[in-house]
Amino acid sequence: MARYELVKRSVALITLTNPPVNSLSSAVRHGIAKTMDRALSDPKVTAVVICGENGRFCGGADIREFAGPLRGPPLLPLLDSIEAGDKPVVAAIEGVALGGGLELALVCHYRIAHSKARLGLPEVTLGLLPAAGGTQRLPRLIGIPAALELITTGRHVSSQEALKLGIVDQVTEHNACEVAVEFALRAVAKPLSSRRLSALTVPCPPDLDALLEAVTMQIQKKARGVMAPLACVQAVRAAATMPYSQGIKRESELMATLFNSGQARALQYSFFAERTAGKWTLPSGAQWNDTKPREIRSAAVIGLGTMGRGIAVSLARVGISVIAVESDRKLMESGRQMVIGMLERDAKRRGVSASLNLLKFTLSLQDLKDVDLVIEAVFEDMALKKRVFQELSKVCRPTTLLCSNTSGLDVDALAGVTDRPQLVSGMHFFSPAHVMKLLEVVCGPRSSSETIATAMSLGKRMGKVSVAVGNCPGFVGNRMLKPYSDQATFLLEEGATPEQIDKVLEDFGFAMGVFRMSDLAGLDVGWRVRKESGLTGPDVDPKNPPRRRQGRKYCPIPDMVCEQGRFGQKTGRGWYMYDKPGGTNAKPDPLIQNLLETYRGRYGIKPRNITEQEIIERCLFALANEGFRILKDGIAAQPEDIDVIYQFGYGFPRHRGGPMFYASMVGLERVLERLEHYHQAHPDVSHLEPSPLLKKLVACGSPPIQKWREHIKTIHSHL
Ligand SMILES: CCC/C=C/C(=O)SCCNC(=O)CCNC(=O)[C@H](O)C(C)(C)COP(=O)([O-])OP(=O)([O-])OC[C@H]1O[C@@H](n2cnc3c(N)ncnc32)[C@H](O)[C@@H]1OP(=O)([O-])[O-]
Repeated sequence: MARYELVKRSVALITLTNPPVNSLSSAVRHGIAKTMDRALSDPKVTAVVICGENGRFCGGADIREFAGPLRGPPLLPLLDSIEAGDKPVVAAIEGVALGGGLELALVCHYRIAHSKARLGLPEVTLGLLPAAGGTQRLPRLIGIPAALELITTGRHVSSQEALKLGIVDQVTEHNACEVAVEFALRAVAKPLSSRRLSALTVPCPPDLDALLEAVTMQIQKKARGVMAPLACVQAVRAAATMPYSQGIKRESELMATLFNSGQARALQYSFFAERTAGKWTLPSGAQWNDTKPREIRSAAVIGLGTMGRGIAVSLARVGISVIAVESDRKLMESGRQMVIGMLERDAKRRGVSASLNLLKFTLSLQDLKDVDLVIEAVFEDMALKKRVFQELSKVCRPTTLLCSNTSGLDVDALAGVTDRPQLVSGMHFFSPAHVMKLLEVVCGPRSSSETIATAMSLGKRMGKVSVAVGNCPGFVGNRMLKPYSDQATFLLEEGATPEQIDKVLEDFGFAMGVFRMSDLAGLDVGWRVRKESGLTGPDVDPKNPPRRRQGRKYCPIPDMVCEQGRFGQKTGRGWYMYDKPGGTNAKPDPLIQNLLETYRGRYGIKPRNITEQEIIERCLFALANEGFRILKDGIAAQPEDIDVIYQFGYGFPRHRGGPMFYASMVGLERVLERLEHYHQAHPDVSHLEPSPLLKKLVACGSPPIQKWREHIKTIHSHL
């Protein structure tokens, strides 16, 4: 796992060989220990270079090993011994030096980086801290403020920035290994004492306490309830205030508290879930690694509303030429201005030039005959979408892929009106589409594997986390949202307020509570859908019992809010009030309080005190319960897909892992017991009835989440 060669007669070249990222598994650590011993004891060797195979220095500790007992030599003493050695050691950094990989580079006496390399200490994103001396050595090398920023955010830096910060000694365009060998030969005669970072004193800023306090406050605001960044601040404080030997002890103590925490488990699960989610399989057996996606050079976007504009920007900024279609000249012109403005601002932020020449705007679908792929983003109206797909089927060449950005309509019904159902899929973006990272790729029963591969790979190219999902109303994300938001509105009836529910959910870690999120998204969209499905509005039979629709319990409060013209932030009023239309500063509104009181009075509901626990359990267990149904129905292939969708599309806190991981952490038995309890109290709320899969998993002894797939056995997968 570490190869040893003698080059230039006196340089020991140690190459880490653990593809794909040369992580520091026990075998690699063992290999480093063995080869370093050999280099230090061989009198012919005057210097050492450490590099990684396949142009990747090292991606850090092997995260998969964290789940088991420690095997092989521990990293910290191994690294200390490299630094203490009496022969110069040079790190040749190509690709990445991350986490333990950068800590390995920091104990080398010199660091040479290739110009395309990236460096960083991302442990914080895994719920940990750089506990192989990183929190103590980096501040000694680059000072407290810069080290604090890198360690608490986990940000990767380019080799150019690393040079400016002083992390590396040289950046090269050439083979970093060869440059490092030459460098090592020149370093032989030089003293090493000033190159041992642990022996340096920390350049301490005079306002240390104020700095640490400011960073702590920033973290508490941005990453509420997350432990690791705060532990990182404490470890850096130790570097500033203690000698190395004590600082390193503090680092270990802090790591011990993090290592076995639920947050670390959730964040590490999330790391792998994100990677697993891209690996789709269809019922035909076709899968991600055996289906070649088509290359997309040109695309069209139909509709320049909020979604269409964001999609056009996402495509153009990765070099795809885009034809944007509107039905009306005025809308097209305002869309054009907005798309150009968004692209220019985006390019300025990234320090590149805006790719405006890739954009074309038109009023005619006829202009789309030569594009490779179309994304329809018109109003959420099936009849309208069908007309668009029929028209596309006539004008586009027979090989053009036709995708819909529908957020929940039947993709197969759209495929059915075209001459190429196998080339139709859903590409459900999240608003604003140029910012939000999630893309649900909806597989219709007739979508070909090439169509899915192309949509998934296009999503990746646009920087999205793409997840393949089956075709059912609402797909995965919006289907699960319904029971979650229904529970929140039922809780309003029973005595809660929007701000109370939001606070509980935000304290749990959600970016926004359910009511603030609805105000941001716009309340009128759901209202229109409810009217169309006959749940509210003039078509509802007056003989219908109050608070019941279509045989189920129904809460009309959201409709009553909309009837008052309160559509959320855009109208300056919704579940909250805002300073002005478009304002973002949400304040509780006494009118909503009055509305709730009048409503409860009308139906004789005696408000009761609702606890934080009940809010969490009813909202989140109902959410996960629907997730179990989705797994059973074969709409999502694995729990990881659901969790990734909720993290990237709905603001579910990453340090809780996602609704399914959260359920597994709470304990499936407990989730089942609480759902049974709430369903007994509300027998007319079907979402609270425990799903058969949940019951089955509990009956099988609540296996860990990675094993759930073995119990799902979907007869007819929709994926
Ligand atoms: C005391 C200890 C203190 C030290 C702590 C640490 O170092 S904590 C660690 C700090 N380090 C980090 O946080 C870095 C984490 N890694 C990354 O950020 C990225 O993987 C990358 C930038 C290195 C490469 O990006 P890319 O888009 O080119 O590739 P990709 O992302 O698709 O990965 C390819 C495959 O490698 C797998 N895998 C990757 N890394 C690890 C690992 N460390 N371990 C195990 N496996 C790892 C990954 O799961 C995937 O497997 P699959 O699905 O094929 O079975």
